Amino acid sequence: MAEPVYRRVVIKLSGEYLAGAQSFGIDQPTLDRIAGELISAQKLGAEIAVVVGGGNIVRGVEVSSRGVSRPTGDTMGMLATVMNCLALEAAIERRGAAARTLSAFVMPQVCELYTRAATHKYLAEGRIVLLGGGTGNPFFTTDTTAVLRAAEIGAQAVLKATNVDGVYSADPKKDPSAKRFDRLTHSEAIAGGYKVMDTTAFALARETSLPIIVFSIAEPDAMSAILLGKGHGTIVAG
Ligand SMILES: Nc1ncnc2c1ncn2[C@@H]1O[C@H](COP(=O)(O)OP(=O)(O)OP(=O)(O)O)[C@@H](O)[C@H]1O
Ligand SMILES: O=c1ccn([C@@H]2O[C@H](COP(=O)(O)O)[C@@H](O)[C@H]2O)c(=O)[nH]1
Repeated sequence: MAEPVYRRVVIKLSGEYLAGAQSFGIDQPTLDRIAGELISAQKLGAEIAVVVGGGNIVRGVEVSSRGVSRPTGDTMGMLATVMNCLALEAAIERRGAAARTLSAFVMPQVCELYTRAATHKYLAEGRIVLLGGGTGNPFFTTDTTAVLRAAEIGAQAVLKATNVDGVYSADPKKDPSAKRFDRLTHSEAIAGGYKVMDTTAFALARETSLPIIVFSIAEPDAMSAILLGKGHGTIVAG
């Protein structure tokens, strides 16, 4: 059987994508498909931790423009990511695989607190580990969380599963003439100001020498393809 290129990865899953054709919430068929693809990717022999975004429920900046303070809005956003993790955990377990949600916040009635030790333990047990609550701090994003957690747990890459098939010279949803990059350095991604990920995430990845692969989750079995080194995505690496 083909071997995965990366033994341990953090997958950053777009929250917005989980809404499917809706503008809010979780589209069950989309969630179920992603659960199945995560299980298939894990079966290739990779250890998989997932950081789930919250854009399908709450983004701090949007809430704070309506009168809530930014730190409170961001906390709401981080809690939204925990909800997404719980939904994904249930979808994975319904398919007979094992998953475990860990949160950056203490919430013992809901799930265990994120620690590196707990993450190592559950990955070694063959579970898909879902990392909720972002970094636990306002003013950050789940993209930065994905890079941070990847560096903490010794993952070899961050796979950003999103609704575009790579990094472009401009937002391809707004500019149809935008050009797609096959490969960029972290410094080029920062200098270009490409908004597919925030600068903090790219900068931390550069600092920790972590490759980031941006790919479309809409392509069937894209995660497995990327893990096997065959996928269609933009590689951001030093
Ligand atoms: N230069 C660019 N190249 C590619 N995509 C870009 C670029 N600039 C902006 N984008 C946009 O970045 C978005 C990334 O989407 P994604 O949902 O992953 O973002 P997010 O805000 O990190 O996720 P979440 O929904 O979890 O909050 C895409 O929708 C894409 O249209
Ligand atoms: O470390 C973090 C991570 C996230 N947030 C807040 O959560 C929402 C949802 O995350 P996305 O990355 O946009 O999917 C985000 O808008 C922030 O408000 C945070 O504060 N800290």
